[in-house]
Amino acid sequence: MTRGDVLVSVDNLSKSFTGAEGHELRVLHNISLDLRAGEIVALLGRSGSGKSTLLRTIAGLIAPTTGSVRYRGTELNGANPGTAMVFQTFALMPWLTVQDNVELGLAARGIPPTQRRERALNAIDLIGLDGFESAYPKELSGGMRQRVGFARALVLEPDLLLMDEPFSALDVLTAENLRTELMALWQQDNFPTKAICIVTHNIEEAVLLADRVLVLGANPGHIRAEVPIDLAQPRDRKSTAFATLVDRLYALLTGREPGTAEPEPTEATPTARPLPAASVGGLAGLVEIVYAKGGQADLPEVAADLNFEIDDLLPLVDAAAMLDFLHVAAGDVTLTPTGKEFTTADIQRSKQIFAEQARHRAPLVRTICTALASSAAGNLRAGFFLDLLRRGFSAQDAQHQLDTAIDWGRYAELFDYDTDTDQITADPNAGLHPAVQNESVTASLDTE
Ligand SMILES: Nc1ncnc2c1ncn2[C@@H]1O[C@H](COP(=O)(O)OP(=O)(O)OP(=O)(O)O)[C@@H](O)[C@H]1O
Repeated sequence: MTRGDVLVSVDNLSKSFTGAEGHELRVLHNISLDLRAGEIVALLGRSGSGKSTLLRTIAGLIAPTTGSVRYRGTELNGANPGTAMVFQTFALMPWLTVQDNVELGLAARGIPPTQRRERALNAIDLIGLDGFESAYPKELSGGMRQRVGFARALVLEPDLLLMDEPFSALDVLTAENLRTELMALWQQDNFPTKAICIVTHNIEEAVLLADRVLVLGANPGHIRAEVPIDLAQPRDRKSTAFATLVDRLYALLTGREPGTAEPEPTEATPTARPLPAASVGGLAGLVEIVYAKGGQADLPEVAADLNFEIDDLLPLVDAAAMLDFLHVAAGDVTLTPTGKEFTTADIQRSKQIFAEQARHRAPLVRTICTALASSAAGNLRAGFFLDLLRRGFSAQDAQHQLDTAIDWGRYAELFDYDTDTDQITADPNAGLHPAVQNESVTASLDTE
């Protein structure tokens, strides 16, 4: 096998899961890609775009609903024999030493003990764990644990190393150090794998490591774009070429997809336009920063100023765009007149503006307001909305959606939520329901 030969090919792959309410959740749609010897490919996408699911289908841990995954031309029917995985959370066996953790996969493949030992020691040495062979995971720092994660995968000498956000549970310096070491090893002749596929939501990480970045879009996950990263290793984060690629990927992640008819927030359903995972404080902070910068800002620059990863800003940007406080184009954000009024007004007026925008432009907030308005007493059980949301989201995502809507609704003084009674109640001042006065409402309604 030589450089450029196809190791794994994914052909027209789609994947659906059965949601909490028995409904079909479409997670991946019509994915086709090849992974070739000699390359590092990053799968870059926002949370929920199906990156991990795609990686797991490549590993053969999950079967596609339709389409296929081939390894060296043979369609998978179970685990992919040419891959090994490094996990975000290390996934080590706490009761086994470093040496035994690294040997585990070899034992499962029936390799005799002497060979196991020798291969494990080589992998431990390669990844800088020498001297820690008899340590237990709990004795190790996060970075050292992830080294065990790498050694455990590399010892199998897989054609293709799969990595699912391997650095995202580590602190910034440890992550940077481990990335640099990995890249140095990758360039050595004795690196035991032929290709790497890494899942990340971190744009800079993708530009640092990959030869090619596949940008995934969501709902359901699909490949939006492929961006070659034609920079020599080691790469310089401060170079203009690096910044240009970060900007381009950023624009791809935030921009509208050409040819897709994403519904306007004013018309969309809560499942077609999910609420971004942004708190009111976070999105208001971002709007304020853009205002302070004269009403226009380059987001990678804002992220750098704040010492944030750009990706941390994405949900805030999405939320501010959904509420029409900011416009986003090609990685730049511009303050809208509404956004300006929101950020400069006094607190009461700010809340009113937020309420007005959320009520019309945040689909789930709008749905809750409409449902409360048509309820008998201006209150409904939160479980009612959760049931509805579970038709389009997993149980966990449905809960996150509702939590965000409650955060926004509370701030806007549109509705409130009482944990003890599990009731969402129209705010007496919001004018949503005539029955809700400035006194507590006790009646409840079973709408189901
Ligand atoms: N086994 C499962 N059953 C039901 N839904 C699932 C299952 N696995 C994943 N999902 C859903 O599929 C969607 C995509 O999940 P996935 O973890 O692949 O995305 P991701 O892009 O890797 O996101 P993140 O960066 O948050 O891990 C999510 O909405 C998730 O809840």
